[in-house]
Amino acid sequence: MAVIACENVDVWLSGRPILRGIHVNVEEAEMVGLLGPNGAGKTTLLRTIAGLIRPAGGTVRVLGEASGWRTLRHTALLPERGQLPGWLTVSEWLRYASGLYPDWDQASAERLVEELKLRATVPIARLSRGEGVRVGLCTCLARQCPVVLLDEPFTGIDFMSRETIASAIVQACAEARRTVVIATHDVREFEPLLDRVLFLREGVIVADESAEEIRAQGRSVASRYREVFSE
Ligand SMILES: Nc1ncnc2c1ncn2[C@@H]1O[C@H](COP(=O)(O)OP(=O)(O)OP(=O)(O)O)[C@@H](O)[C@H]1O
Repeated sequence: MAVIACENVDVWLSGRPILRGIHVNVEEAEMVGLLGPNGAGKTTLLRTIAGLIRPAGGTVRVLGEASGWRTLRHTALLPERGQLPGWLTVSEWLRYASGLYPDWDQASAERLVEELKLRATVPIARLSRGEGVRVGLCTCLARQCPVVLLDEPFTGIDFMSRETIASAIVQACAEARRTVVIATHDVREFEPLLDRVLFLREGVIVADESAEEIRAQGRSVASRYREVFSE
C-alpha cells in the first residue's frame, strides 16, 4: 500500500482550478522532491495531502485513510509561513508542543535543538526568519509520525547551515523509514537526498521521475528542471 495515494485530485480555491488531475503514489521511506516555479501549486498539494484542503474531485489517502483531520496524526507539516506563538521562548514552545503531539519524542527533540543550533531561551518573536524555520523543523521532526511534509525548509536559511539542516532531515527520517515530501526551489542542495522528483506546472504534474535514473543518464535534477520548464 502506498503511504500517500492521490488519485485524480482536483483542487479549486476562490473559484479557480489550482490542481488538476493529480495522480501520484508515494511509497514508504521515499524522499520525494516537489519542484516547480512560483504559483505552480506545491503548497496547495502539500496542504491537500495533509488534509487541510478538501479536494473538489478525486481522493487523497494517507496510509489508506482519506486525508482529513483523522490523518493529521500521521502527518507532520512544516508550513511555508509558520505562525508559532512569538511570546513563548523556544524551549517553552517545545514543551507546549510535547504535550500537543502524542507521538512526540523528547530525546529526538533535545538532539534536534543541538543539531539545529536553536537558542532555547529566546522568545520566538525575536528570532530571525531562518531561526523560526528551524524551530518549525524541530517541531516536525521531533514527532515520530510516518509522513513528513516540508514546505520550503530552506527559506531564510544561510548557505552554511543548509547542510546541517539537510542532514538533520535525513537523520530523523531515513532510519525511521519515514516518507518525506519536500517542496523546494533549492534543487541543488536537496538533489543528493531525493529518491524521486515530481515536476509541477500550473497545477499539473508534468513529470514524475526517479532521481537515480536522471543521474544514471549523466544529468542532474537541476538540469532536468531547466529542461522540463523551458519546454
Ligand atoms: N487561498 C487561496 N485562494 C485563492 N488562490 C490561492 C489560494 N492559495 C493559493 N492560491 C493560488 O494557487 C496557486 C498555487 O499557489 P501555491 O502557493 O500552491 O504555489 P507554490 O507552487 O507553492 O508557489 P511558491 O513557489 O511561490 O510558494 C497560485 O496561483 C496562488 O495564487
